[in-house]
Amino acid sequence: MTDKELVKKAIEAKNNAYVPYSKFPVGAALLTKEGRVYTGCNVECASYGGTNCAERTAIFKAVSEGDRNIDAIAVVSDLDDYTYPCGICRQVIVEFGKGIKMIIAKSEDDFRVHTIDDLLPHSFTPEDLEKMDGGINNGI
Ligand SMILES: O=c1ccn([C@H]2C[C@H](O)[C@@H](CO)O2)c(=O)[nH]1
Repeated sequence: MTDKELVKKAIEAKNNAYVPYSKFPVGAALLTKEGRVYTGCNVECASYGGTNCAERTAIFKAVSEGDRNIDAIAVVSDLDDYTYPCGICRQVIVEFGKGIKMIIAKSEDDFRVHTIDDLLPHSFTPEDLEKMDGGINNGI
């Protein structure tokens, strides 16, 4: 799957965004190293804090289906601009690998490519927990 094809999947996913409060639809599409695609949209909530971003929707769908080997994530909104993931999403994404490719799209023909390590430098990750004596998340 090309970057452009993954962006197209994110644009399609954006159609499902549930955004009665912000009116700011976002779509994401995640490619696994095995070649499977999981899409996501933002899902808002009257309590506001219950809102889930498009990126995390896609990640939680993948992980809950047993797919943790994330290769790339494409993100797009309705803005005529690039929409970068929020801080919470960056932290969740880096959980699954500093090398994950981030495709930040304005359209299917106009996107920027980064790694999540570029977007969240000097991050705190599972490897830091492993540095504790014996590790505190052994066996996970
Ligand atoms: O990268 C982003 C940025 C924002 N949002 C959502 C959260 C909220 O529903 C709306 C406005 O912040 O956009 C995402 O889904 N992904």
